[in-house]
Amino acid sequence: ADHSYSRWGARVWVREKEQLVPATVNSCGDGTLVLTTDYGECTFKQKVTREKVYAMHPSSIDGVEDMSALAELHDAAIMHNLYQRYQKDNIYTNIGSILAAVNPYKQIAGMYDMERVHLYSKHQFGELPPHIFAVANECYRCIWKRHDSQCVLISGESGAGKTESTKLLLQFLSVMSQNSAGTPLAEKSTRVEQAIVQSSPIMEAFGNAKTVYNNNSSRFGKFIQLHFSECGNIQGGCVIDCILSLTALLDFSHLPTFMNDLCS
Ligand SMILES: Nc1ncnc2c1ncn2[C@@H]1O[C@H](COP(=O)(O)OP(=O)(O)OP(=O)(O)O)[C@@H](O)[C@H]1O
Repeated sequence: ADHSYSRWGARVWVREKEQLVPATVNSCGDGTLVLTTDYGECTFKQKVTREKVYAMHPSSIDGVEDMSALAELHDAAIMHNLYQRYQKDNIYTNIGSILAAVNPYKQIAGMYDMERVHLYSKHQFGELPPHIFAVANECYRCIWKRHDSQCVLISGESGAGKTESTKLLLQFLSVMSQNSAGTPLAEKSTRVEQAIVQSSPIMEAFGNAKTVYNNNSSRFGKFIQLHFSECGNIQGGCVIDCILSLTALLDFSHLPTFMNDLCS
C-alpha cells in the first residue's frame, strides 16, 4: 500500500464531492489524517482510504513547464499546475505545441520588453520558458522551415487575453520583420510594421466595448493576415472582421448607438 502521505507536510489529493482538491497533511494516526486543503484552507479529519486520499506526484508538487510532463492528468492537476505557476507570475505554460496563458490582470515587469523579444528570437521553441514570443518565433521560423503559411489560433473566454496576445504576436513579428535582411535600410524605421501595430487601437475604437466580463471586449472576431517576403520582412497584410455568434450579438446593448445601428 502507498503510505507515502502518512507524514506531516506530505502533499496529497483529497476527493471531495467528486472533485480532487490539493491538500497538506497536518497530522496522522489511527488510520485518519488531519488535512488542510489549499483552497479555502479548511482543516478536517479524513479516514484514509485509497479512494479518498492519495499522495501527490512530484510533478504536481513542483509544477511543470509543459503539462504533457504531468504524471497526473486530471482536471485538478491541470488547474493546480496553472495556479502554482500563476502565483509565481509564470502565466504561460506549454501543452506540447499549445500555449496556455493565464491573464495576470497586471503588468509583469520585463515580461514583454525588447530584451525579451531578442532573447526569444534567438532560441528554438522549448529551449526557454513558455512565452507568447516563443510561439511567435516558432511561427516566423516555420514559414521557411516548412515552406508554408503558418497560422496561430487564439481562443478563450471573454477577458482571457486574446486581444492582448494578438497584439504581442504582431509586436514580435514586426520587430523580426524590421530586423530581417529584406528590409531596405531606408525603411528600417518602418511604415508597414508600424501601420500593423497601430491598427489595433483603431480597430478597438470601432469594435470594442465594455461588458461585464471585460472593459475592452472585442465585439467582433478578427482574421489577421500578414504577408512576408522571402527575405523575412512584412510586405503587407489585411484584417478581416467576422461577426461573433448569436450570444455575442445579443450582447450588443453594450455598444455605442452608432454601432448598434451598424449591426442592425
Ligand atoms: N498578458 C497580459 N498582461 C497583462 N494584462 C493583460 C494580459 N492579457 C490581458 N490583460 C488584461 O486583461 C484585459 C482583457 O484582455 P483582452 O481584451 O485581451 O481579452 P479578450 O480575450 O480579447 O476578451 P474579449 O473576448 O472580451 O474581447 C486587457 O484589457 C488587459 O487589461
